[in-house]
Amino acid sequence: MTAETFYDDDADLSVIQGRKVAVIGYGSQGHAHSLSLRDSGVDVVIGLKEGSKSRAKAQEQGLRVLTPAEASAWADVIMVLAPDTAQRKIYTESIEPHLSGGKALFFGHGLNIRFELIKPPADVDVAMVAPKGPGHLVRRQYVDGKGVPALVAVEQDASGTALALALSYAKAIGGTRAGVIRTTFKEETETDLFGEQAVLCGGTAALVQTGFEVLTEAGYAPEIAYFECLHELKLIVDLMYEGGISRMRYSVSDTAEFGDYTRGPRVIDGRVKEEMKKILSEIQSGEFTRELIADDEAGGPALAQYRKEGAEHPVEVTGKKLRGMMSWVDRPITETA
Ligand SMILES: NC(=O)C1=CN([C@@H]2O[C@H](COP(=O)(O)OP(=O)(O)OC[C@H]3O[C@@H](n4cnc5c(N)ncnc54)[C@H](OP(=O)(O)O)[C@@H]3O)[C@@H](O)[C@H]2O)C=CC1
Ligand SMILES: CC[C@](O)(C(C)=O)C(=O)O
Ligand SMILES: [Mg+2]
Ligand SMILES: [Mg+2]
Repeated sequence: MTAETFYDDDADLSVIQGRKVAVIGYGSQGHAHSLSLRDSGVDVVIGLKEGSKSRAKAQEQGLRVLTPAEASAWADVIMVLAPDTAQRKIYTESIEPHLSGGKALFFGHGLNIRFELIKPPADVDVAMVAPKGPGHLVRRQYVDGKGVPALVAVEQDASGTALALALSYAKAIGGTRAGVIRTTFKEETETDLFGEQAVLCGGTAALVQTGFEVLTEAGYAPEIAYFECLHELKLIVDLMYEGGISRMRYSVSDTAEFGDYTRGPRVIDGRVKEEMKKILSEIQSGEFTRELIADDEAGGPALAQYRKEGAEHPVEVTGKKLRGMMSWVDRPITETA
């Protein structure tokens, strides 16, 4: 079944321009949404704790900053763009007391609704506008007159107009310029978690690290291993991004293409597929989310340990040195914030 897709002509910007929007959080997604909403003529405030590191940044960009509770009291559309693990507490302490009937609660990812960590009252709209890309790219594309495709979903339509409101919001951040696809909170959450764990972040990082380890343990220079297993990945992925796997195979040498067909499936084999299926069922059952929340509630010891180990991996040490030789590569991700 083809997904329902919306473009600029399907969305009315004046809907969101007629509302007061609070964006809770000013990180990767928060800064992108807020700045583009403002540039689209929307009345927007940022909700951040007193003493938040992001406060100065948002104020420097000319945005009004209140506490999450003040922002939620002021707004009639509240977009929650703080980390997923922080959202339940923010909701209970700062949003719920001000979530009167007729308001709308928006998310950039469905985890807290899908796994019932947040249960909004029946008389508010609950919707999602989830750009399919990192926040800094979302903002950069908007500024360039383009947009990153987004997903839109309505979990609760108390007003009867929640979809029109979500599409209007998506238009204000550039999403409908590229195309906004309709989904559900369940589908977005489960596929997003699967994609980032099995392929985009987890799968790719493990593939790069393992390839690097195999070459260096066999005595090859770490610098050469870095180029072969990490640096050139972008060039290969760019080709896939532009024209699919076939564009990449057309562009690389016949030798590389032959090695791709004959060796790739030996690396990503039936065992890997079985493990991916297990990962998907842990997501669907809520096991992954329980593990994530339990670690966060304990102060994040597992996350801190994984971060430390990741940063110490030899591919990172080698990469840092080599990227120093390539001034064009290390473009700071904060430059649009
Ligand atoms: N990263 C991305 O590109 C994508 C993210 N999403 C989703 O968007 C949402 C936001 O993610 P992301 O942008 O990565 O988040 P970030 O980790 O970048 O958000 C950090 C921001 O949230 C603030 N924050 C943290 N705790 C609180 C709190 N208790 N009260 C108020 N503000 C708080 C931080 O303030 P301080 O500076 O004080 O720490 C900072 O401004 C998530 O639901 C995520 O899944 C969806 C698509 C892509
Ligand atoms: C791929 C990671 C992501 O899902 C994203 C940028 O879309 C995230 O949660 O950050
Ligand atoms: Mg994602
Ligand atoms: Mg995600």
